[in-house]
Amino acid sequence: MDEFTFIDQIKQSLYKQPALVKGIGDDAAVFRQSAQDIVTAADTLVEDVHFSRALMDALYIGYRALAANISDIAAMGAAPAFYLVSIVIPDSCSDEELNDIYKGMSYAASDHRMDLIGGDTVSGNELSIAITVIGFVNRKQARLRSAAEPGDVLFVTGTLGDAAAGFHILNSNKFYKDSSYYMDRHRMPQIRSAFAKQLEPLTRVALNDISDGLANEANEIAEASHVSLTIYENQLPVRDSFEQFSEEEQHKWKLYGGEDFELLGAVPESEWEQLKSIAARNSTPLTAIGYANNRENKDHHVWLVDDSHTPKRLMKKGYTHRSR
Ligand SMILES: Nc1ncnc2c1ncn2[C@@H]1O[C@H](COP(=O)(O)OP(=O)(O)OP(=O)(O)O)[C@@H](O)[C@H]1O
Ligand SMILES: Cc1ncc(C[n+]2csc(CCOP(=O)(O)O)c2C)c(N)n1
Ligand SMILES: [Mg+2]
Ligand SMILES: [Mg+2]
Ligand SMILES: [Mg+2]
Repeated sequence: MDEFTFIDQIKQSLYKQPALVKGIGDDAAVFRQSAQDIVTAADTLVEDVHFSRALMDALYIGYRALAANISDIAAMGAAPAFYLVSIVIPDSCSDEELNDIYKGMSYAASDHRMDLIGGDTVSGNELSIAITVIGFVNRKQARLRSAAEPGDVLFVTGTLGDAAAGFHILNSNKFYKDSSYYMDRHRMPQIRSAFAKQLEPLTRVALNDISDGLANEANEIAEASHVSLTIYENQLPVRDSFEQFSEEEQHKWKLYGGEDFELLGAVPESEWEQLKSIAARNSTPLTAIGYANNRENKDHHVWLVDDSHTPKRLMKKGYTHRSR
């Protein structure tokens, strides 16, 4: 299939977003927005770094690629609206696989009412999917990592370590309980977009999505907000069947696994009850895992309290590119 036939094929016949003026089909897309702030992010997924075609069908690859991007928009408290996809296609990728990647993305897009408004198609040696996402948030309401303050309650949505467990299961031929749940958490992450958008009434919330693991993301909040954080290891939410994995695996996956795309945040203690009711309305599991320390603690570190009750530093460690 040539480039032009392909573009015609992936082009939406109907667009959902009222802000769109021109979608696919010209030199660039146009949208108009005057009332809200525009939020944009980009993430690239590369074969054998972020996914393996041997382990995962093309539909999942597409779904996951867009989901990872939507997660950054959710982590800003914004509503996703548009996406652009630049894809590098190797000869080994069939037309059917390519269509399935786009189909997977369109499933994630319909879950979040998003329109595909552009991109680029290039032949190359390695399958690589670079996505740009655009969303909207009420003026000055973007939820920054730098918003945490001493005394805040630290929370996470959902359960931790599931995606890493799923990736482990996909790579193994052993029997595991609940395996399709874990594999789906890796292949089709469900983004907490509706929940994030409904945090609008809160006066202040620091948010970060967990793409690189709790340890990394918590350190990012600590550094950006100039606070130190305390996390209780025994309060970290995990799936019941998570106990089937070794202690070492559990520890590693829930703290450093990443790709759960859950939200980590900090809110004033006075707004914790309100946050709980927003989560309940959205059927979003919510757990308090610690707090932002008082100002006397002048470092900007993250402290992990385990059963020995002695805080140990939780280092900014996880999946980091170029340092392996
Ligand atoms: N190559 C780059 N050029 C310009 N800005 C970049 C580049 N890589 C990252 N950034 C910027 O650095 C900041 C942090 O990006 P980072 O990719 O670490 O966050 P993230 O997308 O939330 O995490 P992850 O990629 O693990 O999902 C963002 O503002 C991002 O736009
Ligand atoms: C084939 C394969 N190998 C390893 C992993 C694990 N992995 C890749 S990137 C990443 C963190 C986020 O990256 P980024 O910072 O680019 O968003 C993790 C945990 C995977 N998913 N697939
Ligand atoms: Mg990124
Ligand atoms: Mg992020
Ligand atoms: Mg990201």
